[in-house]
Amino acid sequence: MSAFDLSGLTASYGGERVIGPLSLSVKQGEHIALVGKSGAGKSTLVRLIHERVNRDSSLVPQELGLVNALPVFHNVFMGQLDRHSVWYNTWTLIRPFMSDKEKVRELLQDLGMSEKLWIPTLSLSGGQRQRVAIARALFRNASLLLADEPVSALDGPMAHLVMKRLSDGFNTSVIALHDVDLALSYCNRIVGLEDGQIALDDTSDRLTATDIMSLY
Ligand SMILES: Nc1ncnc2c1ncn2[C@@H]1O[C@H](COP(=O)(O)OP(=O)(O)OP(=O)(O)O)[C@@H](O)[C@H]1O
Repeated sequence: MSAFDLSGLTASYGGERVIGPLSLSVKQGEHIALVGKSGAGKSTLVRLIHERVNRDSSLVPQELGLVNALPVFHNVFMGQLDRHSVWYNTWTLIRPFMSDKEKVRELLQDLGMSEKLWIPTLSLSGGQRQRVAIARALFRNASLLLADEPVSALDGPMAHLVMKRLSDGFNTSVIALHDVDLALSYCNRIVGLEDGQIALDDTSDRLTATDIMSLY
């Protein structure tokens, strides 16, 4: 069964084509690493996929999209804003419900930062901010994860912990990753982009780091 099946994907900036036209069919259970050198089109492709599947996905954009003045709790809660009434969301801004607080605290604990629950995201480090965006995606609890370099600001052990949590937490994922070892360890399919076209598409168990490095 397909998680999504997209064709005719294209993107241009200032009249210059940077993606496609290309097609991408993703089956449930596939965890895809999007790889390729800087400028190959990975972020643009993640954005295009999100535009097409939108509400059915959890998104971790490269720029994170956090509201700096709000505490970590509220930034994570935003993952479910469209699932609740205006009344529920407004009340949560003032006095969050115990069940939501517990769920968010548990997610943050998994990501090694439960003590930051009520800290404004403005005062967090880059790696902590990245984990808030990841917690927001996990809290959304969609079956499909779309993520753009979600562990780029994390140290080695934390990057592994987060990649494991993401592969356990989502049935299907498409993750732009520049770390080839993480791609091979946590994703079961590798899609390589070159100048906005798919130049490599195979299962991880049939690829080595050297095969992937040929794209760079
Ligand atoms: N806002 C923009 N305006 C003009 N050109 C853009 C814009 N965003 C991206 N591009 C161009 O589109 C192409 C693909 O960019 P994209 O960010 O998708 O690549 P990427 O593979 O994600 O790169 P990186 O690994 O550096 O994040 C590049 O040539 C880039 O210069």
